[in-house]
Amino acid sequence: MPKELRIKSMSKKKIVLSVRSLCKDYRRPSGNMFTVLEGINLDIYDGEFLALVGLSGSGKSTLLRCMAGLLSPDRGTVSYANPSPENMQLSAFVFQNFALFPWMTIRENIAVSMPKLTKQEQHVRIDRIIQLVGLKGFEDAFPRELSGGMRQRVSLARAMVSDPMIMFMDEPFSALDPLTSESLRAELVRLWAQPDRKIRSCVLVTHRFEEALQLADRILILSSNPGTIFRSIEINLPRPRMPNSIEYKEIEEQLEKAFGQLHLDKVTDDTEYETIAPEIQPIQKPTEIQNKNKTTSPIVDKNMEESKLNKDIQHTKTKRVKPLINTNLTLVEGLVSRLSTEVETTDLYDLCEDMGQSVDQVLPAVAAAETLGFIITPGIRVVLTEEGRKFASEHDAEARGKMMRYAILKLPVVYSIYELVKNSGEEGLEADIAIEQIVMMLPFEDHDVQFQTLLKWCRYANLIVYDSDEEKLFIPD
Ligand SMILES: Nc1ncnc2c1ncn2[C@@H]1O[C@H](COP(=O)(O)OP(=O)(O)OP(=O)(O)O)[C@@H](O)[C@H]1O
Repeated sequence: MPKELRIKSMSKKKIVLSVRSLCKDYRRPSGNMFTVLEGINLDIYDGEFLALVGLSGSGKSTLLRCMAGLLSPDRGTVSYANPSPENMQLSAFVFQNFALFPWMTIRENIAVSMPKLTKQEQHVRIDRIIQLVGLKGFEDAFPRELSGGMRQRVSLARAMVSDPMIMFMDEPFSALDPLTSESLRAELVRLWAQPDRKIRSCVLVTHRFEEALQLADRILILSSNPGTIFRSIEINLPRPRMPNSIEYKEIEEQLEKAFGQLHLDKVTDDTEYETIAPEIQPIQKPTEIQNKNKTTSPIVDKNMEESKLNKDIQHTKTKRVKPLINTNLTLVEGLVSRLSTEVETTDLYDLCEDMGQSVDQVLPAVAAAETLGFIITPGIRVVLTEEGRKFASEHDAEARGKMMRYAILKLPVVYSIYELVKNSGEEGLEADIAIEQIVMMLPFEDHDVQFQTLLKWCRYANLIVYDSDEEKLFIPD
């Protein structure tokens, strides 16, 4: 919904928290600063349940912590409305890992949030909240004596008992098994619907769509690098919500579409990544390599279209470095084969339907196929490139393997590490050096995920092998 309409429809509601032009910077392990959140403007309304979703690393938790006052923004402001009644606590926070004090009983853990009340007042409130979250009989137990679900109930009780104006929750159910998480979510829906509820508003960070769809009045989607508000979706459905209803499905589709766009933008938007491709050396002739190194590379053989690879890699120097997408290459192969059977171009949603999988499952394979140059994604269409078509129609396993190796080696981050491994000869390349190279080339990415994906892809293509005992990378025999 356009921003103006949203403001109009909510304009009669009281604002309890305003965020204006909020920016937050962090320092990377490489020492460079980067902006994680930029120009965030948002209002939270009285009585509203807001969900924040976005790709991993988009800055959801950082924004939540800035709003809750646990972190200070580097620029911009977070302001709370005057509480009413005056002595109302402004906020409370529910953490993903429960964050209970192990040496305190459940009663003592909950009492921590009400330091200003007398023991008698604390007792009354604790009894009420313990009853409400279904922990009666466990008042004097210690956290270690409770299951994960029960510990999170204590954590919820501790946040709710002080009747804060706003409750912030950071992935509160993600450490629980699916069944417990679902039942606790249903419990929260029930608690939220209580007519005498004191907590005015709630902000939830989640990466699970159904959590946002079940709980929120409004979902804000954050884009990444830097995190900005990408889209706002309102949900005017009564609770509990019926996942099979047409209205629910429509909103779910809006959310999936927005998320799909976000994923595709992340892969196709070159402006997101810094140009830091290293000086890439021209690939050497096989004879030179054999003379210099005892190790022979599986990729540099006389069948390789050496000059083409050289040209392609040189070409990438002018482009921005893209991250590797953490997915299995068998899925990418399956996707490309599937697309080659399409007579006309297909869009992402038809593709998911065809494959009987959700957007969440298919997107990483789409993003990886695009990174490898097998497809392009104009808008939400998924179209095979010439390379992709050739790959799909190649039935000889060896030739297909060679094409996959070629596509992977064309990626600057893989190529530069491959060169380092090759030059390290029989000694092998220390994992730390490869990770340093990743941090330098992809400072915005989680370097561990990038390293693991690089190993997975290179093993698949028989480009590099990893000895986990020695923590070294080698060119396979
Ligand atoms: N204290 C910190 N110092 C440096 N970088 C940080 C710090 N905290 C978070 N980051 C980085 O900032 C980015 C945003 O982190 P944040 O945890 O806010 O994202 P998120 O959207 O909540 O991610 P996820 O869904 O994976 O939990 C990530 O790249 C993260 O590595």
